[in-house]
Amino acid sequence: MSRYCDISSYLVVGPEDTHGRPVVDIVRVALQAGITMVQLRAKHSDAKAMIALCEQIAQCIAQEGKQEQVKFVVDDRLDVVLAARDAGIRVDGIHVGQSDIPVQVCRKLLGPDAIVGLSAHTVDLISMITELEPGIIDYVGAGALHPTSSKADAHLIENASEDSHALADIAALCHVCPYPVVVGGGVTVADLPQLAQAGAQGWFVISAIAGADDPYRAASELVSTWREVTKDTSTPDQSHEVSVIDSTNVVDSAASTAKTDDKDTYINTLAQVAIWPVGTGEELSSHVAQAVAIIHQSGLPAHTHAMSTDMEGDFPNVMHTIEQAILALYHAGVRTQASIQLDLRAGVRNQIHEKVTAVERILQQDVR
Ligand SMILES: Cc1ncc(COP(=O)(O)OP(=O)(O)O)c(N)n1
Ligand SMILES: Cc1nc(C(=O)O)sc1CCOP(=O)(O)O
Ligand SMILES: [Mg+2]
Repeated sequence: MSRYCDISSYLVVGPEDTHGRPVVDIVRVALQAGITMVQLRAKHSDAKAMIALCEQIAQCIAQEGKQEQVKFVVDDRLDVVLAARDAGIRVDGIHVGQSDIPVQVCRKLLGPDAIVGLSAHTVDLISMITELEPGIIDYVGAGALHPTSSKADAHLIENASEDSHALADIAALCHVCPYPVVVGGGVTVADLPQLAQAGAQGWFVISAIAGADDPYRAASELVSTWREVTKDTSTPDQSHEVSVIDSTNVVDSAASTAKTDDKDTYINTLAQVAIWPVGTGEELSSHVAQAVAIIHQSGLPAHTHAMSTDMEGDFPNVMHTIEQAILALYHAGVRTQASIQLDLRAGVRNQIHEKVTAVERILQQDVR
């Protein structure tokens, strides 16, 4: 089982959020719509009821054939996670806040393969998180972006009284945070383009899906919008300046040569990257997959081969993505090694395809 979790489209749900509909029905349609992570957050349920809900949700994820892609965690309740696991129910981990059970205890009791998420809503808290020993947490949940009725004690992100300030704070938070950040709190489809630009790795919602009249449709719209806004948006660079890669430049080199507006700043970089763990045994693929997933989520064109992954884009975006991919493994608590080869070349694009095509053309001529 890989420790990697896809936090890009994250449903948080409990019995109090569904307007009387069974939690598992909401989870099922959300999975069918493409959500990538599920959290059971049942503030008013007792342990026994929560364990029963865990069983239904875990079964539903398996029935939908998503056990390998979609991680399932429980909010707050380490006792419930432990009891559910003891009963053979697949719960992948826990999400806790700053005043909940310490993340070190969660990691210790749940083991190295579990997912542990931690909440933070200010840059100060992120600085604290940066001090955490590597391998304790997997992601950071940040909020609230907007006022929300789903969490009585939600703190707005600093400066969140004005949307533009809140987004600047999220960008700062994502910038300093060594872990992927998922943002929630009153999030709707309208927020997704700015969240992607701010560098969030994903969104989490309760009411936008669990409270919707048509949860399948609501989840589909959120999932497809996020895919759309992250498809053409490069991974933000370290300063979080907005930097958009036009998808026509990626697939059509003839068209891209005509594009001159970014010619002074764009540095085409083709990278060959291999990232691997040391001292984890003979089978490396589940660890390697954690790093490769980050590269593929970046939105940059990338191809994975048996020994390495090729990728291409503007220099800062390529380097930022490589850094995040390496840190994904390092923060999972393993010694990490990497080999990186770079080709920075002015005046070209789409070398990831063009270099291969050029060789293939010559080979075909030789055959004739
Ligand atoms: C993904 C995600 N992010 C943040 C939270 C909030 O957790 P917490 O601060 O512990 O608050 P409660 O949810 O327990 O009220 C979350 N649950 N999930
Ligand atoms: C569970 C949770 N945590 C938050 C935080 O700010 O950490 S906001 C929140 C509630 C999110 O629900 P909705 O999408 O209905 O606003
Ligand atoms: Mg909590």
